[in-house]
Amino acid sequence: MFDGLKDKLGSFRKDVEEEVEEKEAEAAAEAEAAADDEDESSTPAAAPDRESSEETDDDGGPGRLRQAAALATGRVIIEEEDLEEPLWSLEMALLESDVEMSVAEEILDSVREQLIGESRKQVDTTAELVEEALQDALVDVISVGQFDFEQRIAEADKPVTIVFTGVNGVGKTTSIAKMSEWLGERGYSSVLANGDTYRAGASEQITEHAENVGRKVIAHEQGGDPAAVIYDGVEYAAANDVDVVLGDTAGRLHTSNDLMTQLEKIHRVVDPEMTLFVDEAVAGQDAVERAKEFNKAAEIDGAVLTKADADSSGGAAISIAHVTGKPVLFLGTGQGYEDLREFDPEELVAELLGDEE
Ligand SMILES: Nc1nc2c(ncn2[C@@H]2O[C@H](COP(=O)(O)OP(=O)(O)OP(=O)(O)O)[C@@H](O)[C@H]2O)c(=O)[nH]1
Repeated sequence: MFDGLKDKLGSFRKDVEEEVEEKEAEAAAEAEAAADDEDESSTPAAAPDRESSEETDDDGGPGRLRQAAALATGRVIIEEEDLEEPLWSLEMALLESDVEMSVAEEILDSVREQLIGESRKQVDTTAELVEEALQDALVDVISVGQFDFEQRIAEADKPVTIVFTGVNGVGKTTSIAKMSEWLGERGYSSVLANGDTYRAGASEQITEHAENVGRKVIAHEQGGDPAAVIYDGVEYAAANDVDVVLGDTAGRLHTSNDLMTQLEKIHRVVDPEMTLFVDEAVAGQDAVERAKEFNKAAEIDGAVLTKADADSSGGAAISIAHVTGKPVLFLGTGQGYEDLREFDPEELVAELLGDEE
C-alpha cells in the first residue's frame, strides 16, 4: 500500500542528508583553512585584520566561519538554499503521487518552516530531523476533521443510519458489506438498505453481499424512492432491535442537483447520523475531485477509500481530508469482507516513513 509514495518520501530524506553532508565537508575544510590562517597570522599586528575579515562575511547566510564554528560544537545549520533542490524534488514527487496541489504546498511550507527553524539548534542526525518535519506536515494535512467513528456509533441513538454515496463501480456495495462485518465484530447488529433504486441489478448485488455476510437486506422495486427504502430499513431496525442501518444510494444521477435532491430527501425522511463518501484510492486526483464535488452537492461526514491495497501513490488518502475538511475514516484493503481498516493518520504516516517494507 502506497509504496511509491513511501519511496519518494525516503528520497527526500536522503536528498537533505546529502546536502547537509556536503555542507559539513565544506565547513570542515573552511575550519581547517581558518586554523591555518590563524597559525600564519598569530603576530599581534595581524590580529585586527583577522577580526575585520570575520565581521565582513561576504558569502551570504551565516557565513563560512560561523558554519565552521557551529561544526566545531557539533551543530549543523540547514539553510533555505540547502533545501531548495530537495524540496523541489519532493514537490514533484508529491504531485506525481497525485497529491492535490494545495495539499502538496501545505506539506512543503510546513517542512520548510520546521527544518529551517529547528535546525538552528543541536542536530543529532539530519534523517531524524527530516523525518520529524515530514511526519508533522503529513499528519497535519491528513488528520483534518478526524473523529472517533466507533465512539460516534456508540453514543448515537439507535438505530443509527449511515448513508453511503459515491459513483458506481468503486466498491461502494462491497464497502457496505465490509462495514456490516466491522460493526458485527464490535457487537453492533446491522441491516442493509438498497437505496440505489436507479441502477438495474443493484438490488441483486447488495442482496448477494448481504447473504454472504448473513445480514437482512431491505429493497424495493427498481425506480422506487430511495428515501422510502432507507425509511423501511430504519423501521425494520427499530422493530427488530438492530443497531445500525447501512443505506446504499445511487452514485451519480444526471446532475449534482439530482444528487442533492436525493440526499436531501433521505435527510428529511430518516435524518441519518452520517453520510459517507466512497471512492477508490487508485483513482487518485479523480477521487479527490469527486470528493470535492460530492461534498459540495451534499455535505459528507467522512470518506471511505477502497482499493488502497492496489494503490501505490497514496495521493487521494493524503489529500481528501485537507481538500474537503472531512476525514478519511476507512480504507478498503482487499476483496474480503474483513478487509476494512480504520484510518489512523499517525499510524499511516509512521508506515509511510518507516524503514520496513
Ligand atoms: N483490491 C480491492 N478490491 C476491492 C476493494 N473494495 C472493493 N473491491 C472490488 O472491487 C470490485 C467492485 O466492487 P463492488 O462493490 O462490486 O463495486 P460496484 O458494484 O462497482 O460498487 P458500487 O460502487 O456499489 O457500484 C469488486 O471486485 C470488489 O471485490 C478493496 O478495498 N480492495
